[in-house]
Amino acid sequence: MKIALFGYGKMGQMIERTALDRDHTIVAKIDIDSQEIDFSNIDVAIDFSLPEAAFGNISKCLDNNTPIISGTTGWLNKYDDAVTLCKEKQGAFIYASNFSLGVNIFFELNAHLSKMMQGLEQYQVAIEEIHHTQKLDAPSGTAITLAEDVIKNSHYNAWKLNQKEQGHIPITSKRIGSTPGTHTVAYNSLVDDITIKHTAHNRAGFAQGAVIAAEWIIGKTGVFTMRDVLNLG
Ligand SMILES: NC(=O)C1=CN([C@@H]2O[C@H](COP(=O)(O)OP(=O)(O)OC[C@H]3O[C@@H](n4cnc5c(N)ncnc54)[C@H](O)[C@@H]3O)[C@@H](O)[C@H]2O)C=CC1
Ligand SMILES: O=C(O)C1=N[C@H](C(=O)O)C[C@H](O)C1
Repeated sequence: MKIALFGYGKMGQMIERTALDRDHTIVAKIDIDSQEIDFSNIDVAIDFSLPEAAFGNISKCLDNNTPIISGTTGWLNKYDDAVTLCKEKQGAFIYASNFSLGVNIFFELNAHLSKMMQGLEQYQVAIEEIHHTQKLDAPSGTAITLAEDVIKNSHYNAWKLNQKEQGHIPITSKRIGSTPGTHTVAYNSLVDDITIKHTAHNRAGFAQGAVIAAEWIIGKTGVFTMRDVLNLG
């Protein structure tokens, strides 16, 4: 598979290593200062860039009939526009706040747990995410996905960053050293706590999931999620 990387930072470089290990070829590394892109030589594009760059990169790929996988977080105010464009162009697009297999299983656990906790109002839910100090966005995309899945199954109707407010799920964001990504969902009551937690040890799981998604999307048309890729139901 001929892959173009949009963003050649920490994730772009990790994805390059993963893709080469799986016998793919990197035909373009597009970063902030890149110029012309030859889309005729690209099978699939993978975007891990910046919040302000992601939508432009995704649009360029869809305009040029190139399937696009995006893991960039912090740009979701434009997600619906990306979906509309993908449908208009009959393209192929996947966004995931987290591509790792472990976190996608954790998402399923979180949704299941939130259904079990429905109506048990003696428990207060709280989400915490910890990442490296270079991370630009807060809360993490993963924490937002976790919160949105709890909201679907509970009396909470929104989330709030680093603040407590009635009816809102508090998300605490911490930036510590080089932490790759740790997410905790806790239900706390006066008598006990129930906690589920995912800890990434490095970035390899994110990169592996993104390359698997790129392999999966070839030949498909539509807007997909990692649930489709991993056949989670
Ligand atoms: N969905 C997932 O599984 C994961 C998502 N991420 C997200 O991926 C994004 C990138 O993360 P990192 O690689 O750690 O960041 P990074 O800062 O190391 O790399 C971002 C790269 O994008 C480049 N860039 C800036 N403008 C660009 C443009 N217009 N087009 C292409 N590239 C451009 C920067 O120069 C930089 O090299 C972040 O939003 C992060 O939250 C990170 C890890 C996993
Ligand atoms: O910026 C990161 O590093 C990560 N970002 C993603 C997010 O915002 O959830 C995924 C992962 O936790 C690492």
